[in-house]
Amino acid sequence: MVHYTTVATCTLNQWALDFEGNYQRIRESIQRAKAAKAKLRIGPELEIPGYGCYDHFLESDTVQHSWDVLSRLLEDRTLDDILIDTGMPILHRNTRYNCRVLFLNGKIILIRPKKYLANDGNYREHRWFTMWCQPPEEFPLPRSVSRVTGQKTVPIGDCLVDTLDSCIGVELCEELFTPESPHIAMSLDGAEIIINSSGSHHELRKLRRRVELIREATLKCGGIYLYSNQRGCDGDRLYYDGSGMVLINGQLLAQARQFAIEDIEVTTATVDLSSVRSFRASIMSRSMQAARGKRYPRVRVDFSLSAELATVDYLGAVPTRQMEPQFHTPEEEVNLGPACWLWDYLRRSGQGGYFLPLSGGIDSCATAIIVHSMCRLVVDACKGGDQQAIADVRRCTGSEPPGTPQELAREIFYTAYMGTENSTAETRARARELALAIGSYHVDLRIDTAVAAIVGLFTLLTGLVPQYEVRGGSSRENLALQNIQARLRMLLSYLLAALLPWARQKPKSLLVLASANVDESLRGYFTKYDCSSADLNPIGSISKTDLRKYIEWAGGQMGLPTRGFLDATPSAELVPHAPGFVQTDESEMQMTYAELGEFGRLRKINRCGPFSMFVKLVHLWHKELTPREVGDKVKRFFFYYAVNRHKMTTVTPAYHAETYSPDDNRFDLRPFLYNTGWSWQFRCIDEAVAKIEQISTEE
Ligand SMILES: Nc1ncnc2c1ncn2[C@@H]1O[C@H](COP(=O)(O)OP(=O)(O)OC[C@H]2O[C@@H]([n+]3cccc(C(=O)O)c3)[C@H](O)[C@@H]2O)[C@@H](O)[C@H]1O
Ligand SMILES: Nc1ncnc2c1ncn2[C@@H]1O[C@H](COP(=O)(O)OP(=O)(O)OP(=O)(O)O)[C@@H](O)[C@H]1O
Ligand SMILES: NC(=O)CC[C@H](N)C(=O)O
Repeated sequence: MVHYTTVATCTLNQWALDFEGNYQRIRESIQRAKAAKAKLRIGPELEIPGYGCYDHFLESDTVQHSWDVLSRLLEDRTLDDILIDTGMPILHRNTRYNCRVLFLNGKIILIRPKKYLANDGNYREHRWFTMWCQPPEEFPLPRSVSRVTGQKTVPIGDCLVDTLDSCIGVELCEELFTPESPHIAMSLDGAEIIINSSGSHHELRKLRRRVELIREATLKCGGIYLYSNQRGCDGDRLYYDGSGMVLINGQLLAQARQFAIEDIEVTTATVDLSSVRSFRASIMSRSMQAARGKRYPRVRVDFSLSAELATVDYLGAVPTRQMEPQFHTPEEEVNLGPACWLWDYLRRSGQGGYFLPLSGGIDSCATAIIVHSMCRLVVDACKGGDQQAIADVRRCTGSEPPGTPQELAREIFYTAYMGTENSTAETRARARELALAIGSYHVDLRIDTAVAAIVGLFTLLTGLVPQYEVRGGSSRENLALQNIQARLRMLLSYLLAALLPWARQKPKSLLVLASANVDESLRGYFTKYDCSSADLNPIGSISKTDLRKYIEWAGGQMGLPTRGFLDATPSAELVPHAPGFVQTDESEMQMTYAELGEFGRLRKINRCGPFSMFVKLVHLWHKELTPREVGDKVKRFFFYYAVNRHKMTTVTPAYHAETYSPDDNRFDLRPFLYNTGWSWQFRCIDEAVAKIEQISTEE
């Protein structure tokens, strides 16, 4: 026996508080699901207002406008004959919940509030929502909605939905990640289809975890699992990475793309409900648990997801075949995630393109390649007939979409090499060669006159002429002279971003890109308010090591000239060359990028303070370093980290890609006035070193 039904999971590029656009995308996705003959459609978490509204969730307007959008969907009879699941905030008895609303043929069937809220890392749902912990009750509808549906009240709570032929359970994003996930009890009580709507943002390698969790869930419990996620930048540092899925009994049937320019993607699969029954009933241990399991309250709807047996079109209905999950390599993720985020930001900001100070070093090289990747995606989308992308390009450039990424870059991507007397011909040539390969509008200028003017002003004021250390100056003079060059580049970047398009008679100005990476941010090895200060930074949560791997990959995959960048020793090129002296990042930082990567991971991911970091590294590095050397390195790291933490409070908003991100504004909340002596903590390290040394001399 077969009971085929087609189900649809929708991946939407929602934008926080864009009720008009969000409504249009939801409606269009339902229409497309219907056109694919789906009987059940799900969409992302809080898709009506957009997931990333943050404190706007506290405003009654957000709840009110969400009801308005829902009413428009409910009164639209072209959306009949498909069971629809959507998401919005709802105020019940003066308490706000993050809810799913299930409706069919203009009537609300169930409001299912989230039970376990996401509250770690970037998530702060507890700030705006309360977890649902009551048995189901009646929810009195606002009068404006009542007038549309003819219902006075609807059920609110944790219920299953019984159709005439199956049973649906709702699990809400974080609930899947918890040890006591609702899908277990729901499936033991006969929920054959579990629907999960998510607002889940991208982190490198995170998709594997989602797939594992869902596969494990349906492998153990049996059943159909429908997962939906938002996709795109909805107004913040996060990129929601789609990947809607349909699984049955541990097998993946369909998967939406993780990264794409497209605003709407509807992924459908035709599943056989009877294969869930047969799978479950064949596992006797499961059946025993099911027989004595929890009984859920149910709401019943007079609707079938599948055709009656007698009317099944055996040849017409084709069940979807199993497929392998599609995963990108981390390098591909770096290439695609920030690129899509940059495109959303650009088209939504209404600006004319991006400006990047291109130094000939690894970080700005990686940033430029990400913009190139964005151009590739946009050109491909336009060629594929994506009307939204075509309209966005027209709005951004004032002309028709060009045929190659380089042609598009010529319109929307500007790069500048800003050399001084301390720059080298090598970095200058590398910047020019890369710009040529990706097609950016590149300018090459010397800023020595501007540097001399600023120093001259200081001399006029004080009568003193500061000197570089290699020319006999103090370290304070040396630092100040470097910082003038770095900060001037920032000033000039904003000037060029505002006026270069004007000089080319282009209609709009540019957004300025920064390219500081995680390691230099953690160590504070950059000048506050230099080119690290900009409008956006696509690589701010990625480490130098990962960026090196990325540009190596990009060189091979996209044929870009990155070899020279990889072979060069990173240097700020801010001080004059002198016999026997070369300025290099690692010697100035007094630690290597590899060590910084280790410190960064231990500090954030392993939640280590100075002492526990020392204890971990004594073991990890015991082959290369003595305990005393490890202690010194850890102390040096924490000293510089603490001295420079204030720089993270003003750091440019960066794409969140990694769990070791030091972003002070949303993700890594820390003080920025530290006692940099860490006297108690460092004493513990010193005592431990002394103890270890004593033991080893005794042995
Ligand atoms: N707790 C605190 N809260 C708020 N502000 C604090 C502060 N402590 C110092 N400050 C202030 O911070 C400012 C000092 O910071 P800043 O002006 O950035 O200067 P600073 O950190 O002293 O120097 C810049 C650092 O970046 C390195 N650098 C320079 C240029 C390029 C590169 C590269 O990436 O290759 C690296 C350079 O070697 C040096 O280590 C001062 O105004 C100071 O008063
Ligand atoms: N000569 C230059 N021309 C243009 N921009 C520059 C130049 N030197 C530095 N910058 C800008 O300032 C930023 C910080 O400079 P810094 O010397 O610290 O480089 P970095 O952080 O090692 O990055 P990169 O690897 O891109 O050189 C660079 O990423 C770049 O955007
Ligand atoms: N919105 C949510 O509940 C998301 C939480 C979940 N841990 C995730 O990262 O995907």
